[in-house]
Amino acid sequence: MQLPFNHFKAALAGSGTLYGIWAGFGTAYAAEVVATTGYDWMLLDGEHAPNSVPSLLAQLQAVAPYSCAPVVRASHGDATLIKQLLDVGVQTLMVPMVETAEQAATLVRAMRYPPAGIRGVGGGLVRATRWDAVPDYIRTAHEQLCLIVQIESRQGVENAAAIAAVEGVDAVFIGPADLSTSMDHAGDARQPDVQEAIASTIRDVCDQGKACGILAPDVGDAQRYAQWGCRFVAVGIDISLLRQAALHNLARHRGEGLVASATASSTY
Ligand SMILES: O=C(O)C(=O)C[C@H](O)[C@@H](O)CO
Repeated sequence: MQLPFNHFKAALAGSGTLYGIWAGFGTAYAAEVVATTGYDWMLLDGEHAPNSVPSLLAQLQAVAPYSCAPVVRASHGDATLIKQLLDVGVQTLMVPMVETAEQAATLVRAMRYPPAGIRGVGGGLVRATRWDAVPDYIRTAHEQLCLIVQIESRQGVENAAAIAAVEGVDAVFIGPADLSTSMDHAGDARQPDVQEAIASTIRDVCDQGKACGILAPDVGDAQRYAQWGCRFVAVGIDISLLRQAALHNLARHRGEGLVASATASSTY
């Protein structure tokens, strides 16, 4: 069989906004529900959601029949963890808190086999090769792998151009909650200096010919970031959407207005 084609990686080179949704339940069943709703991509969160390599594998299998492209966020940039995630079939990998070009280059090497990198060979043992059904996997795997590094600190913003310029970095994703917190604004990304940091990062990434993405559940924020050049925008978080829908439903049946604090969040 053919190496699975990475539609998300290919779409990054196109035009228009790719709308994504954050999947935080950590179960295959919830991920499959989300995958049926028409978003272009979904983020399976291994950093803040209760996930493990086996739970991410189950979610990849559950969403495989649908057109919603899975992006898996690792908890951190450890080479052994990256090897395990690639082996279970992750093709688009996001790594949080990348602050230097050197860190980004190390991540690229973790995703490539020698001599270009340090990835170990899983061969017929792993789903990535479809248990050896994919011919020449070792030589061709990198063509369908996509690396997204997250910029979400002052240092990352300062080094955005150098990080995006690294060969093998396909895209940069801005984390507004962590970035604003690192700038002493505790999750409030609308502060003017955070907005300037976001704008400059998008500019620097686009100038390197790489795609930029961001999390922006608010419609106005999402539209502004898309106008500034973001190609892929996560516009919702499944857990928050469920909670908001539950609150609205209860208030509707009780004939009450929503209490502002019931839906407010310091981040999203
Ligand atoms: O810093 C951010 O924003 C992100 O990286 C996304 C958050 O981790 C996400 O969990 C929403 O709060």
